[in-house]
Amino acid sequence: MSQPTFPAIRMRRGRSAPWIRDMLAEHRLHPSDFIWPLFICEGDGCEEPIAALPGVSRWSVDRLAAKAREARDLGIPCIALFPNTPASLRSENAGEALNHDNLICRAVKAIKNAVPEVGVLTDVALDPYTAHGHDGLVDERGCVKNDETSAVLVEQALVQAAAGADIVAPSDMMDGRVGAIRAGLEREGYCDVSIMAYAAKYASAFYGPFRDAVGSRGLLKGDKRGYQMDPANGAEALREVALDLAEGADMVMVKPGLPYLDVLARVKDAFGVPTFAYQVSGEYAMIEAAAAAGAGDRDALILETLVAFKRAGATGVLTYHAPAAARLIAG
Ligand SMILES: NCC(=O)CCC(=O)O
Ligand SMILES: [Mg+2]
Repeated sequence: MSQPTFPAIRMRRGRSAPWIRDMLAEHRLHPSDFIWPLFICEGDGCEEPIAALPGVSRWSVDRLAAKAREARDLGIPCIALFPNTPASLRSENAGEALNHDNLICRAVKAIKNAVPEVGVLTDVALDPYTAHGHDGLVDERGCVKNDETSAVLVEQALVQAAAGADIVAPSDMMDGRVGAIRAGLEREGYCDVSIMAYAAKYASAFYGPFRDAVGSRGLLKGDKRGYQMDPANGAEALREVALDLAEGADMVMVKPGLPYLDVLARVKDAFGVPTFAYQVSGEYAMIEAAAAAGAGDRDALILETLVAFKRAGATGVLTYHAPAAARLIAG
């Protein structure tokens, strides 16, 4: 069958006025698309601006409830918590990760107490607690031990679930940890706690500002290429996702975001499960730097990058721009 073509078809008709552009839009951003990552610090009444992430701060536990209320009022359904553990509490074996009274547990309790209707996602990985900055326990050669780490991650997830976390999100990239965590949660009666698996997490150069934010940049010995994915690989991400789903992940994530939209689209097409993207700290910093340099309009850059995730198939996006984007959407 011959396709109708010009002049019967003029694509520009659909772009000719705001109302028709609106009407024909295939994707639309909504505040419920966002998960807002928040950094936590020790102290009382503290806000610590993070130089590498202009506009983002660490907040002490007593000030977090206000941030959760802000999320709720903006229509953001869920916040993700990342602790900056004091250096004195970081160790080889990351024991502080299992302390029921550690920074993240106190933060979860404070938020669930004050604003129970906002979802709380906690990060399961050892890098905020290790003296060497790796996501797991290391052997004498500095290599992260898979099965030993996984056993600790199960305990860490249980500690977070006991504090009231709604979603535990293993970001460590150990093999088999999703199944182990799911089994632990079931065994201990946390059958309603969800798992969002950082299924395809790449060894990326875009995480720099995050490591400043959680205080692990100066600590990291070597790099994370022995467990995080090679940026050259796409098909491998599908295997990673298949494994995490088979082990019981409720939702999966691709990380970083924009440089991996192809991976996101392939994952969503192949599995059709709730699929999240993490627009990481380096991406946030790039947008802010571009706007500060006059290279682009900040608001437009924020909204264009976020709708690109939706177009690629994302169910939602973890983004430090969540409150700014929610405000822009609200107009
Ligand atoms: N596990 C969470 C992260 O590693 C975030 C990285 C970033 O925002 O750069
Ligand atoms: Mg995996």
